Amino acid sequence: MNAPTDRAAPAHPADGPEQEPLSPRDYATAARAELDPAVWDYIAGGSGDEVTLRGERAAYDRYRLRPRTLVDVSYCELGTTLLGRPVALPIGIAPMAYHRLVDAEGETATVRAAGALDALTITSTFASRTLEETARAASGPLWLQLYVLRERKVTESLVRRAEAAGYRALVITVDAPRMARRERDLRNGFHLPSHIRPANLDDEHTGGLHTGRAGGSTLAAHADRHHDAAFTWQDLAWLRSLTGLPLVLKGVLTAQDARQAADLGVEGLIVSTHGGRQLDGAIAALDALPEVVAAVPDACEVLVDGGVRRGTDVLKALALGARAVLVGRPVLWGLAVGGAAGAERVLTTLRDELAEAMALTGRPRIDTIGPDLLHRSPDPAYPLTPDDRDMA
Ligand SMILES: Cc1cc2nc3c(=O)[nH]c(=O)nc-3n(C[C@H](O)[C@H](O)[C@H](O)COP(=O)(O)O)c2cc1C
Ligand SMILES: CC(C)CC(=O)C(=O)O
Repeated sequence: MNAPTDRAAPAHPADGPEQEPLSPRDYATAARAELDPAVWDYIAGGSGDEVTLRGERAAYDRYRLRPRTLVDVSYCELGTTLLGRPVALPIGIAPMAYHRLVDAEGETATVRAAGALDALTITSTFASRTLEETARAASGPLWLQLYVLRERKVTESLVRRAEAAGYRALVITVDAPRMARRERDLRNGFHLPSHIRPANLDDEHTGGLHTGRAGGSTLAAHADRHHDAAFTWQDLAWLRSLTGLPLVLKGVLTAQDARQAADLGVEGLIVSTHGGRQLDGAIAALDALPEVVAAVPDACEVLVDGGVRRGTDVLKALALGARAVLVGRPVLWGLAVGGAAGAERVLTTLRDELAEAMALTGRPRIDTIGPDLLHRSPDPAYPLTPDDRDMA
């Protein structure tokens, strides 16, 4: 037996910055220490009382796993396809605005991180790098998220640029006809620093984002000016006729909307509450997932996002019928702490945890993961820690 050494037990990562973060939550702790508190709040926060924000995590914790044993799990295959294209893992990056708030390089660093794992990236309309710059830095699959703006010619031009730059799908966000009240941002008078702008839009559409005032968020004011709150299913048909790229709707939470989308030929859905940032009180995305999956034909692929922080969360979402999950905030935490390498470490951790969870539940391939894996516990979700308030 080895003699005990006099080395101290490793400190909890939260105890000192010198400790390498292990989990996405460790990255949250380290990112929080690095970031301007108003930027932290913009990223971490939700709308209203943040009921849905907390609910996203609680939904995962209510499910427990029913492992099978004595299965050959010496190799677990994580690969799958998304819209017909192979990806190495069922974990992608959710669209998020302004990555340069946390890293000087921004979206091009994020997409390099995803490329290292051959994972999907969805880049935001409100990216702080142009969609062309991001495409040039990408080696994995890339989709563009679109906010439909009042001026249709701006949307049309973004569609054409996405086609020319090699994007493989358009993700239309449908849960934000206006931006919900996010009280952290209102209190902080949140605004963009002068060196960051929505790089995909011209000057005519970027005014007013940089001068803050207490009690207001310039992002919310900007969204009110430019998001088209009159966009409807009829207009979606217009978008459908505009491009041959596959369309994916993000922010669908009901079977009715899912069916209507599939009837219009939409190829994919992202079940999402926008990470608890839009309708407060909305059902958790994980809880809406089964009804959405049941409502659409297999050809319409269903993804889910919100609150995915562990490999076992990915497993639970796949067991409820998701083709893949998207991860938002953890990627920004990794980016804030270590740039592209930090974001890559966060994704790698989630991938490795998923492989471990598949091995320990006796599910060596994605197609062996089904609802029999889950037990919905009658217990309440575990008590939330203060960090869980920020979905860390
Ligand atoms: C800082 C931030 C910015 C976001 N910006 C966008 C956006 O531009 N477009 C969009 O469709 N969703 C946006 N979202 C929502 C994410 O795509 C995603 O739905 C959510 O973050 C997933 O939850 P998670 O952060 O718990 O993983 C944003 C989320 C955050 C945290
Ligand atoms: C600029 C915002 C509209 C981006 C967004 O969707 C968000 O902050 O949740």
